Amino acid sequence: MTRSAISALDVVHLDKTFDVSASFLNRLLYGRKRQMLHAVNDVSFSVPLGGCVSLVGESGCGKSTVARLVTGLYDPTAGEIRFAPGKSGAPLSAQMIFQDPYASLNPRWRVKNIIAEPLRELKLRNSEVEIAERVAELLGIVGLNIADGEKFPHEFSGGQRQRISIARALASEPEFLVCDEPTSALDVSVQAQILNLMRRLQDELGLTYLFISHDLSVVRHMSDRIAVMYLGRIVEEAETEVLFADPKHPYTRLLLETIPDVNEPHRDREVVAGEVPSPLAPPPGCTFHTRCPLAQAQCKAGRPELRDKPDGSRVACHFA
Ligand SMILES: Nc1ncnc2c1ncn2[C@@H]1O[C@H](COP(=O)(O)OP(=O)(O)OP(=O)(O)O)[C@@H](O)[C@H]1O
Repeated sequence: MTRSAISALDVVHLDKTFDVSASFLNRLLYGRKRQMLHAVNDVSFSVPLGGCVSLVGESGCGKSTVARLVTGLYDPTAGEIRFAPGKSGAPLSAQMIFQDPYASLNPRWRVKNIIAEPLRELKLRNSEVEIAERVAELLGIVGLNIADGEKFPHEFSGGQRQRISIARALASEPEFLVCDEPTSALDVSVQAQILNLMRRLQDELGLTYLFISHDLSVVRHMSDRIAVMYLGRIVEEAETEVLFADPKHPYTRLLLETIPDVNEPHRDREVVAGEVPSPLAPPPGCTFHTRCPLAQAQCKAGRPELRDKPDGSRVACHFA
């Protein structure tokens, strides 16, 4: 993994609110109020060029919304997303890899045409011969063969379909990939193969990754740094080794306790206690206090700021 002090991406005080109000008519007839959902709340982080930063948290914490903001699928409500210049001098552009490769691959197209589409759209190759050569090359890069190009997506397993999605993402020659739960629909053994492929591609092609997952064990071996999100905010961010060796936020500790133990795979691990509160009515103070084993009166009264720690981590907890 090439690590660099230069940022490929700086996300600064990013905010995204969604208007989830009832329709105008329902508001008029039934007096329903306007409701705004604060999905991403003052999120800042950087991704080093050639590195991998992961966003981790339970469903609904806002990690996919950050991914969609970074790839331009959503516009931010506030804050900035700054990409460094890429090899061409223009700002890096991000390509997204999704959780469900089947939903993101056109079922009626042969694989060779799915992978060729960005080459044609972006005019990256001049002739059909060059396009066919590049498609064959991309199939090889992700561990498929030329004959696979003649097949349709339904003829492949989930892991192979994710390889096709990766080949298509690579066709547009991105330098930055945003990977939203790319392995969570796959069996554990296949997950490892796809993660190994992604690490190899990162090294060979000098890619930079923003990785999204609900599972700390999935991102552990991919990430230089990990940011843990809870109800739209980063609650802890640290170098991967520091986060695993010395987790400081009680929420991070609870997430780590839910990782299956390889030595005792059949022992049930505790799930994080309690339900995530509704993001429409987040608790006052520290939004984690309703589930936190260490919560005191102070946690209900005031929200802890995300503070820098001497080991380079950032933590938002009154008692960290
Ligand atoms: N387009 C939208 N309109 C309204 N609310 C949305 C929209 N997209 C996301 N949300 C809400 O924003 C919050 C964060 O959602 P987001 O999908 O980013 O979380 P997540 O951590 O990625 O969860 P998951 O893993 O389930 O996708 C959730 O409460 C979700 O319901």
